[in-house]
Amino acid sequence: MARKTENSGPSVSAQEALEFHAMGRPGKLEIVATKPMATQRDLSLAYSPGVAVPVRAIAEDPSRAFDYTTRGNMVAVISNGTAILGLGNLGALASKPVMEGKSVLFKRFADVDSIDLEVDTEDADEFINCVRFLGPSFGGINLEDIKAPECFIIEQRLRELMDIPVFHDDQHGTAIISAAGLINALEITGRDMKTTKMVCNGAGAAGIACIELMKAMGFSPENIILCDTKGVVFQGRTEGMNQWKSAHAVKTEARSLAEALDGADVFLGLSAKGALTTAMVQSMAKNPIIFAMANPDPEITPEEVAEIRTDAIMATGRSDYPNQVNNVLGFPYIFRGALDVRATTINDEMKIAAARALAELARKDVPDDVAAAYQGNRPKFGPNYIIPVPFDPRLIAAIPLAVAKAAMESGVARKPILDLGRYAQELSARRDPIASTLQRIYDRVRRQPKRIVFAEGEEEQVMRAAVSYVNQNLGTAILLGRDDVIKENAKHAGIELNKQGIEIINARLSRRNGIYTDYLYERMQRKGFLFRDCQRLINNDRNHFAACMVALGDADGIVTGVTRNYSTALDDIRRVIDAKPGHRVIGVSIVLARGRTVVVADTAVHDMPNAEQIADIAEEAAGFARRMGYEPRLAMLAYSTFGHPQGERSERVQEAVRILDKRRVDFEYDGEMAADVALNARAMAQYPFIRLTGPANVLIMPAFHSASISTKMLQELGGSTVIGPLLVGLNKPVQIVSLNAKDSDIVNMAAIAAYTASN
Ligand SMILES: NC(=O)C1=CN([C@@H]2O[C@H](COP(=O)(O)OP(=O)(O)OC[C@H]3O[C@@H](n4cnc5c(N)ncnc54)[C@H](OP(=O)(O)O)[C@@H]3O)[C@@H](O)[C@H]2O)C=CC1
Ligand SMILES: CC(=O)C(=O)O
Ligand SMILES: [Mg+2]
Repeated sequence: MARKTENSGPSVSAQEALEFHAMGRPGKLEIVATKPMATQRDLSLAYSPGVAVPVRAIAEDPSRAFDYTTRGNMVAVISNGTAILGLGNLGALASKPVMEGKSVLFKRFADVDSIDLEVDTEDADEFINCVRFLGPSFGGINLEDIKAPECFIIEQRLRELMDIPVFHDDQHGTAIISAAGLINALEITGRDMKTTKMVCNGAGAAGIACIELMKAMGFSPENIILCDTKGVVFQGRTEGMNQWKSAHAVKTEARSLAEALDGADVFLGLSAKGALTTAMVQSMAKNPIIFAMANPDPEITPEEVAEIRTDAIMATGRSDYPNQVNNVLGFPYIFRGALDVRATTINDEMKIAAARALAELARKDVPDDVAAAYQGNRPKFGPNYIIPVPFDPRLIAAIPLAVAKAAMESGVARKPILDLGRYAQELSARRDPIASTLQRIYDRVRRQPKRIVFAEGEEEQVMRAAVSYVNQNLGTAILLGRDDVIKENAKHAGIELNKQGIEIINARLSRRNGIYTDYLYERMQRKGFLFRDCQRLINNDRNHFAACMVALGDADGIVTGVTRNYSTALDDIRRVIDAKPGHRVIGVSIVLARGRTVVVADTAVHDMPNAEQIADIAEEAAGFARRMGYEPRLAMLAYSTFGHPQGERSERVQEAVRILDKRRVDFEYDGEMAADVALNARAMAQYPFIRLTGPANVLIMPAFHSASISTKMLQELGGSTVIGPLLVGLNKPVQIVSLNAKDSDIVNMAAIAAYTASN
């Protein structure tokens, strides 16, 4: 039986959740222009007079809106906040964090652009009237967290009024995902749908839609008992009823959830925290299937079930337990498929196709490149793995494909896809490389947790990073600093440090102080350092102390940098830690921009490398790219391309290429070339002799200044995410962050240090 601690991902504190939402620009999304808006000409094209041309074209032929506007890839997430998760009716405004969340999940998982709209009314007619006129803006409408029974009226009416898919996620998204999980749970426990006895607790949006889909798939209506706050929905009941509940009322003697569950095979929980008791679980049939899907807290926890039964298949709606049955597995991909064929609606055929595709995916072996999404524990189809996790990168190809096909076969596709093989490839290309790079690093570290020294332990952002490191199960965090100062600072900032996995070490008071001083003195005595100089450095300088900890095996890696300049911190570390034998220490940055990941070097160490050094940097960077899972295509950059224009800097790069030729390295490289040639296939085509098989993914800069300037400009002006500079080539894992690093940057660097500790 799975518990939260094993195979589980991060849990978060209330404080972390608030800080996450508040940091930087408040909220979770922003609008970014996809066309240049720089010049008078841009303005004339984007706005008046140029914009009149697509206006007229769309007026003549409305389908052209898909060619000239965002409509075809834009979904609105709309709520009135009357049933926010399982938190109840907290109003339109309070629902905004959830709706923004759904919008960013659309983008993250399926590259669908999305905007949240909170409509401040509980009146169904007012809500319908507000939404019905928004059709021209969107390719689809995702209704969210609207309570029953109004949600049924709202969705049905909007489906009639609008010619784009209108999909109430809590109804159909939930139904599709629970159907997928249930198909597999029934298979594992050897049950037949027709004879399986199910109790669904919660007769709202999600509960009603789930049992409707289950019946459509083959469950016998008389075997499904629906319950709500008043108990069993039986034939003849009058209290708290509505037409949607009545449609599922059954003849039964059972009146309470406890009575209904006696001997039942399946519990579907779409109600509220704690609604299912252990006594009820005890009374269920052998190998019970328990989907406790209320959010954020389930009807019963897996731990509670595990205490009394070992034969249950257990699922929740949360990401920190195995078997997450949550509509996040559905809505991004279902809309992706629907938008790609310009479906007029999302019909039952598309929903069932999505459920089947999801169920099938869980039965397939998990390939290597997918295992990382499962936190290193390659899952095998069975009680603890009945459904893929949201981070499974196969979902983006499998689910939209099934949905698009079903839409075409059922006649609701306005723009059928002719080449489905090619479509599957296009879908895979939408995967977000940013997330997968970091994901892979984090997952690997969770499998092999490491002790990381956070050298500047008295700083607030460092303490926060240490807590986050531990909370994410990445290992032990050692904070260097004065115990009383750290505790005082933590108290002041409201950070809870009193938890397993966080150690505080005061260098001056450490039992290892003498050993580290001897170690440093032995290395520095012929470089002008007296013993007392070394003693002072160990006592007072945390980088020296931290480096000794790692050098002598008392910790696995270091993060530092928020209180010192990069080069000062690096000098401190280099007094204690050497380069790996046969390696050169360099800095690499990972630039993640517009769906591409590019490694840039040397962004930290060599000021004006000579040809030999440039060749070394290329080898180190290529090795790094491989360790990160990329097959290097390396470009040696200059301001010139293959000899034009001539210049001393370019000659050095040409010479570096010749050195690599002589070394017979085992990766693709070429140069010298300008950045646009390296990155743009069309520009590259001007040079048919080029030895790269595609645009470069590793860029070797001719000098530190160009590396540093270009990566910083990309970050500030180009909207790219830049991770690094990361130190590569040191004998022990050390990462130096920038002076203005945020806690999230520090955790990333700590994870990278931990990752390289096991490489
Ligand atoms: N995992 C997932 O993907 C999803 C989970 N959910 C979860 O399902 C739950 C319901 O959401 P939704 O259907 O949208 O909300 P609704 O407001 O539409 O419906 C809530 C239903 O739950 C019933 N209910 C509430 N508390 C209890 C209780 N203690 N015992 C029995 N029944 C109870 C209500 O009964 P009554 O009719 O008598 O008021 C009502 O029928 C939430 O917790 C939500 O987080 C929802 C969607 C997706
Ligand atoms: C997951 C979701 O949509 C809900 O709990 O409401
Ligand atoms: Mg919801």
